[in-house]
Amino acid sequence: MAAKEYHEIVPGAGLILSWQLKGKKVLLVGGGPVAAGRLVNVKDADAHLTVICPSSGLCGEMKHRIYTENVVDVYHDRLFGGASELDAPEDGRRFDMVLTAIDDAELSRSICHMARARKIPVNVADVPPECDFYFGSLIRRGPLQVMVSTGGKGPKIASQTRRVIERALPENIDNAIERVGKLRAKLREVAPEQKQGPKRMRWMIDVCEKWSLDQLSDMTDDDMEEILKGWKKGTVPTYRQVRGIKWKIIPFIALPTAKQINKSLFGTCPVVGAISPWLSGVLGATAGAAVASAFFVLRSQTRHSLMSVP
Ligand SMILES: C[C@@]1(CC(=O)O)c2cc3[nH]c(cc4nc(cc5[nH]c(cc(n2)[C@H]1CCC(=O)O)[C@@](C)(CC(=O)O)[C@@H]5CCC(=O)O)C(CC(=O)O)=C4CCC(=O)O)c(CCC(=O)O)c3CC(=O)O
Ligand SMILES: NC(=O)C1=CN([C@@H]2O[C@H](COP(=O)(O)OP(=O)(O)OC[C@H]3O[C@@H](n4cnc5c(N)ncnc54)[C@H](O)[C@@H]3O)[C@@H](O)[C@H]2O)C=CC1
Repeated sequence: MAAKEYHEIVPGAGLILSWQLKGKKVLLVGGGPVAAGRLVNVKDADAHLTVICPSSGLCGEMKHRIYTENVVDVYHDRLFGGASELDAPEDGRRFDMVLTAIDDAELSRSICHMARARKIPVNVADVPPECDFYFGSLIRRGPLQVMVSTGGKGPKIASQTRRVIERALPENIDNAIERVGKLRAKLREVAPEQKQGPKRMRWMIDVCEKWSLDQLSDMTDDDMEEILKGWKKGTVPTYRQVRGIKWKIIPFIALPTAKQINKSLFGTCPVVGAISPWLSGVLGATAGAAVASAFFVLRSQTRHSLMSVP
C-alpha cells in the first residue's frame, strides 16, 4: 500500500541536470565537427573555453568560431601537450570540465585518466566508459532547454525523439517563459521576505494555471502591474479581467468597411475573373424572382381566362 504512494526507484539512469557553467573553465581537445558541437553547447552555457587543436585540423565551423566569431577564449594552435595542459593552465585556474573529440583513441584514454586523477569531470566523445557525463540531444528555445538521453543506448533515437518533442512544443513557449520570469522578478520586489516563499509560490502557480500560454506570452509590463495588485488580496486576476472585453472585434463583424462592401458587391471573382459572386448572386436571385412572379402572373391570368370560359 505505502509503496504505491511513492515514486518507484528504477536504477540504471543518468542524472540529468542543468550544469551552470557561467565563468567556469572548459578544455576542449580537437577541432572536428564533434568538437564544434561541443563548443556550441558550452558557449551557450557561457563557459570560458580553451581549445587545443592544430589549425590544420580545424573544420570549417571551428575556424569560423575561432577566427570570425572569436567565441573561443583561449586557442592553442598545436597538439595536446600532456598533463601540463591540466596542471598549468595559462591563467593558473584549474579546468572545471574536460572534453575530447579527437580521432586518437589512445590519447583520448590518457586524457581521460589525467582528468579523473585531478577530479575534473571528463567526456570523451564516442567512448562511454571514458565519460563522467554524456551529452544529450538538445532543444533550445530561449530560456527553455530540453535534453533527451537514451543513456548511451541509442543516440540516433535520442535525436529522433528530440524532433518529435520539438514539433509538439507550442510556438510561443519561449516568450511565455520570458514573461513569467519577469513577473516572478517583480513579485520578488513586491514580496521579498523569505517567509513569504510558500505564498509566493502558490500565487505564481495560480498565475500559470489561470493564464494560458498565449495569454502569458502576450502579458505586457502594464498587465504585470495589474496582476500584482491581486497579490496583497491573495487573488490572481484573469486575462479578461486585466484586459477587459475586446470590443474591436465587434464593429469589425457588425460593420464592414466601405471598401469591403464595394469589393464584395462589385469586385471581380479572382478565380473565374467574372463579376463578384455576391453581386451575380443578388442579380440572379432578383432575375429569378422576376421570372417566377411573371410566370405565376401569366399562369393565374391563363387559369382565370380558362375558368372564365363559359
Ligand atoms: C554515450 C554518448 C557519449 C557522448 O558522446 O556524450 C555517445 C556515444 C556514441 N555515439 C555514437 C554514435 C552516434 N552518435 C550520434 C549522435 C549523437 N550522439 C550523442 C550523444 C552520445 N553519443 C552519448 C549518449 C547519448 C544518448 O544515448 O542519450 C548526441 C545525442 C549528442 C551529441 O553528441 O552532441 C548526438 C545526437 C545529437 C542530435 O542529433 O540531436 C549518432 C547519430 C548521428 O550522428 O546522426 C551516431 C551514429 C548512430 C549510432 O551509432 O547509433 C557511438 C557509436 C560509435 C560506433 O559505433 O563506433 C557512440 C559510442 C558507443 O555507443 O559505444
Ligand atoms: N558522440 C558523438 O556524437 C560522435 C562522436 N564521434 C567521435 O568523435 C571523435 C571526433 O570526431 P570528429 O569531430 O568527426 O573529428 P575528426 O576525426 O574530423 O577530427 C579529429 C580532430 O581531432 C584533432 N586532433 C587529433 N589529434 C589531436 C591532438 N593530439 N591534439 C589536438 N587535436 C587533435 C584533429 O586535428 C581534428 O580536428 C571521433 O573519435 C569520432 O569517432 C563521431 C560522431 C558522433
